[in-house]
Amino acid sequence: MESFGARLHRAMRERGPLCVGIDPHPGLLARWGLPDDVSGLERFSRTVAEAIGDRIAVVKPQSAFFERYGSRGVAVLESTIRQLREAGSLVLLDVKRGDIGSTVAAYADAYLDPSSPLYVDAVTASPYLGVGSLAPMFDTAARHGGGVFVLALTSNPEGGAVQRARGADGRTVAQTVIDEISQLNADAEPLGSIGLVVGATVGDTGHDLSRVNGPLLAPGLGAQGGTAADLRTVFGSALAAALPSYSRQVLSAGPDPAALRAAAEQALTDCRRVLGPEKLTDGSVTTQ
Ligand SMILES: O=c1ccn([C@@H]2O[C@H](COP(=O)(O)O)[C@@H](O)[C@H]2O)c(=O)[nH]1
Repeated sequence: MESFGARLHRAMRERGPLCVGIDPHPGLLARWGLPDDVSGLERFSRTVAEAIGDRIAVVKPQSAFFERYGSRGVAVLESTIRQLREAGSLVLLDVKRGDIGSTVAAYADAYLDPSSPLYVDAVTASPYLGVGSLAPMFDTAARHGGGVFVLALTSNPEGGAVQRARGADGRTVAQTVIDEISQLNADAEPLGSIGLVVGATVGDTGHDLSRVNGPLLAPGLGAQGGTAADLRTVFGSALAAALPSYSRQVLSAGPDPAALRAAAEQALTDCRRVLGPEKLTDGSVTTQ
């Protein structure tokens, strides 16, 4: 099966380098005139999927906002995932899983095995039980053409205390994660399937992202204060691998589907201005 890295590379070329999150916050439901219950969740998610699923490279449902309604919320997540995949976008489930390896294997079955009702193209994962503990996820992803985005430098201000702490060899925790993932992607072409999460808000941290050879998901744009211009500072020479991600900034344009599409297109235009048309690692030029 074609690797996630190859599928993502193509999607970014065809649809542009953008990820839009589906985060049905209670405040957004209210703003859209929807109730804070499963029917509101369903309307919200279906509206976003119908508006942008056929044009955005990656759509990222935030699992927490579905889980807060229990099993019926998870059922809405399942149908949203199906709808997005049918519309042609890659689905990245933001679920930040991590545990001892034998349990990570079960998470891998839940999200990265095509026979699961929650099967998605890629998930986010937490490396704080050790990058090696995520090996079952990497293996399942490789078997089925899936991807994993591992937290490295998160967009929230609290993240630095853990992620920038230094180990005995002088490297930060984040750099250790970056280096281990770089090894996993070493020979992948055109792009590795194991990505990293590096927030658009972190500034110039001095971390070396030059050998990752995988996608760099950049949340924190818009509602958290990050701007497209910040991507240049954060990613430096690794800018070509950035996958900018917006949730609330785009979602707050709803519920009108045309307004949602316009907000997503504006976000893409802003990012392209910084990333440039020659965004892709093989030197090919984006078409949109
Ligand atoms: O470092 C991280 C990792 C994940 N996120 C998630 O992305 C979205 C951001 O939403 P906005 O509305 O664009 O702020 C949300 O689901 C977070 O859980 C992140 O923000 N930072």
